[in-house]
Order: sequence, then C-alpha cells, then structure tokens
Amino acid sequence: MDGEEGVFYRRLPKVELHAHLNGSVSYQTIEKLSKQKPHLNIEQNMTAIGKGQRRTLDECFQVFKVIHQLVDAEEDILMVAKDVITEFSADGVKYLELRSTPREEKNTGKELNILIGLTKRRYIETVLSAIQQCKNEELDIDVRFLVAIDRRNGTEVAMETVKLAEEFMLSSDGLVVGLDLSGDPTVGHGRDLLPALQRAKNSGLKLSLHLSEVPSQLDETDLLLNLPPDRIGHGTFLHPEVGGSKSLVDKVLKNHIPLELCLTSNVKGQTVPCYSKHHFKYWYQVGHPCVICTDDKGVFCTDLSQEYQLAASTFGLSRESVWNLSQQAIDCIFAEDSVKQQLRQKWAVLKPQVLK
Ligand SMILES: CNc1ncnc2c1ncn2[C@@H]1O[C@H](COP(=O)(O)O)[C@@H](O)[C@H]1O
Ligand SMILES: [Zn+2]
Repeated sequence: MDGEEGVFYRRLPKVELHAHLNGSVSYQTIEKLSKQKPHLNIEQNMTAIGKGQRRTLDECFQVFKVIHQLVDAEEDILMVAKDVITEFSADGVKYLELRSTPREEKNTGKELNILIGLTKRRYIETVLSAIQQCKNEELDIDVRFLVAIDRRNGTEVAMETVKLAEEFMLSSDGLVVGLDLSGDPTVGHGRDLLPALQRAKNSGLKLSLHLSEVPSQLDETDLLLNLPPDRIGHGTFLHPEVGGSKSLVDKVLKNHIPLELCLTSNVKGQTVPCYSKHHFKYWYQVGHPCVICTDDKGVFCTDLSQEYQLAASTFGLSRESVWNLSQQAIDCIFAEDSVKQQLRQKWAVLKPQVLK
C-alpha cells in the first residue's frame, strides 16, 4: 500500500476488535522464532497465506497448529504479544482488543529432566505482562484482552476457561474485558458451551462469539443469539441470501449486536467467493454497526489499514464514510465508557489533520 492513498489509511486512527494473537504474528517475528528453533524446519509458506493465495478453512487451521509449535514457551508468548501490539500501533491502531486461547504445554526440559509446565494461568499472565510492558513504553495504543475458548475442546475446558477469565477480570485492572468463542467452526456444537457462556455473561464478561462463519450452523447460531452476545465475529451466513434466515437477521438487528468483519480472512479462507460479495455490503446498507477487523493479520498477510482500504475500494466509500466507520467502532469496544470518551476525544483532535 503506497502513495497518498496509503498514507491516509495508515494515519486514519483505528480500532481493532478482532485479532487472534497467534494468527497475528508477523513474518519478521516468525523468522526470529524459526531461527531459535531450527529443528522444527518451519518455512514461511507454512505460516502465512500470501497475496492471491487461498486455502480452505480447514487448511487455515493447520497453519495455526504450525504457529503453535513455534510459540510454545513463556518467552515466545511475551515476544509475540509485544511484537503484535507494536505492529498494530505502528499501523495507526489506537485501541486494540487482542484475543488468545490459553494453552498449557508440558515440555520436557532435557538438561534438568523435569517438566517445564506452561499453565493456562501463566499464559494469560504473560500476555498481560506484554500489554503492561507496552504501556510502560508509552506506545499510543490502549490494549485489552479477551480470553478465548477453542470450541474443539468441549464443555469442561470452556467452563474452566470462563472461571479463569472471571478471576482475571477482577484482578487485571480492567485489562481482561471479555471472552471469545472461536476455533474450527465445523467441530463441536455451541449447545455444549452454552452453560459456560451464560455464566460468563452473568459474571460481567463481555462476549464476542464467532457465529455462522460457515453455512449450516443455523440451530447453533439461533441458540447462541439468545444469550445475546455483545459482538459477533464474521456472521457470514446469517442473512437469507446465503442460506441464513430473516429471523436470525432480526435477532441481530433487534439487539444491536455489532459485527466484526474481516474481508481478507474470509476471502482467503474461501467462505466468501470474492471481495465484492462480502457480507459487509448487506449489513452496511441496512446501517447496522460493522467493525472492520483483521482476524489474523500474520496468517492472512494484511493489516488494518489495508482492510479499510479494501472495504473502501470494493464498496465505493468516501473518505468521510471511512472516517465514520473507524469512529463508530469506538461505540463497540468492551472497555468502560471513560475509555470511549478518551478515544472520541482523540478522533476529534486528529480529524482535521487526517481528513484534510
Ligand atoms: C480464520 N477464522 C477463524 N475462525 C475461528 N477461529 C479462528 C480463526 N482464526 C483464528 N482462530 C482461532 O485463533 C487461534 C489462534 O490464535 P490463539 O492461539 O488463540 O492466539 C486458532 O487456533 C483458532 O482457535
Ligand atoms: Zn476470528
């Protein structure tokens, strides 16, 4: 992205609400990790989907497995999180909600012959300390964290994750604001996760759920929309034109549930046939809150500036409309109202400089 056009999108202050930590790892960070772990024999084409390339969603999930192999120790998670936050900040993101699935890895420490265990609690603490370190470096970005549930892992892990998230919501000074439900949408059923999600909601955690990312999840989507969630990830197959239904759309509209929309991710993962057919069009036209996001900027080789530019060029948005889109994202953040006020203030100061 070059030229005057590119400069506008980079300078545009932005809010990123849908970014999976390990999917956001840049090429540069992957290089550093691969050098440290040459025995894994990991090459760049195994961790990223380049320009013009496509994969099935299933193949995308294989990519995450490779990245998880590379990012398996506390110091890796710390570095990855700091790098990702720094990169979002360099791209003009002023407020970021990162999400990640806490993992526990039991590696054998050969020299010591003991188990070096990374616990889920330690995983979350490590991400939070990366956020804190970036704060201390005075990067101009406010970062919050959503604890993620991988749907593949079933009922018990979901409940355990919610309990951890509740603890951190109370002890992290406002950094942990909510819960994400993600993972391979073709595995498992939301009904098994409902008690955990309900509990999370009751305890004050905000919910962002991947819903209808693939077709034929109508029952699950209907069930989970009754919670209702605070935001929806993707929602690709909600509307009737693509096999969804009017009643699903009505539930989303009635509850004003914002959608997190990730153009490149959906096109490269082949759940959407091409940019012009992206469901952004449907929801934007009815005036429903849509937030442009990256999903996995590392894996899909994109950044948030590029996603805004893509939305604008595909759907013919003026710069004024692009500005409004980025500003309206502030209404959808999970942090408290005082943070929204600060961000609105920031946008007001920057507007005459950026939108000349
Ligand atoms: C492409 N569409 C998607 N749909 C569903 N879940 C996705 C996803 N992209 C990423 N994830 C989820 O995020 C994890 C990687 O980051 P973390 O290890 O949690 O930081 C993946 O393993 C998957 O569970
Ligand atoms: Zn996602």
